[in-house]
Amino acid sequence: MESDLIAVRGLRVSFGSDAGVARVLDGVDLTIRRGEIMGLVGESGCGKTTLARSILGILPPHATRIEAGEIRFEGRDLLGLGEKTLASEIRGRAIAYIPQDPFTAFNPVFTIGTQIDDLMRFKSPLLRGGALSGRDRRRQDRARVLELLRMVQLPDPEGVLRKYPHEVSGGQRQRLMIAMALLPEPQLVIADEPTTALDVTVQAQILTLLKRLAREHGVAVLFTTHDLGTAYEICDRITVMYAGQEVEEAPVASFFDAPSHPYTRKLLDSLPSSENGIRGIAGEIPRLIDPPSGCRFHPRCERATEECRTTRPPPEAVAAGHTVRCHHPLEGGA
Ligand SMILES: Nc1ncnc2c1ncn2[C@@H]1O[C@H](COP(=O)(O)OP(=O)(O)OP(=O)(O)O)[C@@H](O)[C@H]1O
Repeated sequence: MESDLIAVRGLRVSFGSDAGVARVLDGVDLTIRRGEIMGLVGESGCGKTTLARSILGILPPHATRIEAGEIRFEGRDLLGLGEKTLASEIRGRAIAYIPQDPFTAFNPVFTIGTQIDDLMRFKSPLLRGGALSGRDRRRQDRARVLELLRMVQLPDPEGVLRKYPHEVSGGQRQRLMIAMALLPEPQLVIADEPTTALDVTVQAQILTLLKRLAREHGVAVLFTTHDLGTAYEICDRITVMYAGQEVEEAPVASFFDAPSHPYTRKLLDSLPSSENGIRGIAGEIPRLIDPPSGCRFHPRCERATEECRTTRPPPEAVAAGHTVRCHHPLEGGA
């Protein structure tokens, strides 16, 4: 579709280990439109980070196999691009990354200013025109850096540039990461659980900021989280993954009001509430070395039939922009 920025289709990724081969992504589809915030939710180990890393082209090379599929970004299949093109044109430029723990993303022995200068030396949008001298480019970039540090509400931006990463707080480091992600003017930012390392009040501030800046800059965001409350706050649409397969994709309102997949329903029911307390989902997350056939959720699903055991359901549209992979979808969320 015209407005699709990225379309992942049929992606299969496996990791080899002494215990066997784990198919960690098993035919995953994901579509992100220009300028939208897409939440990727699911329990720990369902493959969110692996999908994010596949898009960025930073899967661990050892023992990883991309077995099938494509990742179309603005029409180009990223899986067909060489490392040189990915490094110079895509990663950190057209697609930026905000990691879970911003501390490990900084080099402790250089000031923040030096590290931002390095980033701009390679990824500045001004390099694309190529007409500016090095000095003019640096001067204009410095002005843009200070403007973005102000936008992410860092006090004393000039002072921050002189500091070392350990001299600023965790929340400030994550604000810096947001600024650094936006500086190259990307079309897509991948934010992988960007606030898990922060306390709750700072988390809320950072997420509000990320949403506002993404909107202002017209940037799409792939936001991975296991926290549905957070997804509700900031996402336009949500894709749910279960054990390496996507099972449902919906605009945020239909996701919460009328989930179609029994797993989504159970995820929503497992949110703590004063009536229900904390309810888990019965059964166990499958081992990916030896996953269930057909729909991987079938062993935990009361609606499962023989068809679910043998055949993975194709994506079915249940409403505008809302698709589900289930042979026996819920109607009206129940
Ligand atoms: N380098 C690796 N080698 C082998 N297995 C891996 C590797 N990285 C991840 N896995 C396995 O792949 C599966 C998916 O992991 P992934 O980190 O993508 O899940 P996730 O949904 O992001 O989880 P979390 O929310 O805990 O970060 C897990 O079973 C994990 O153990």
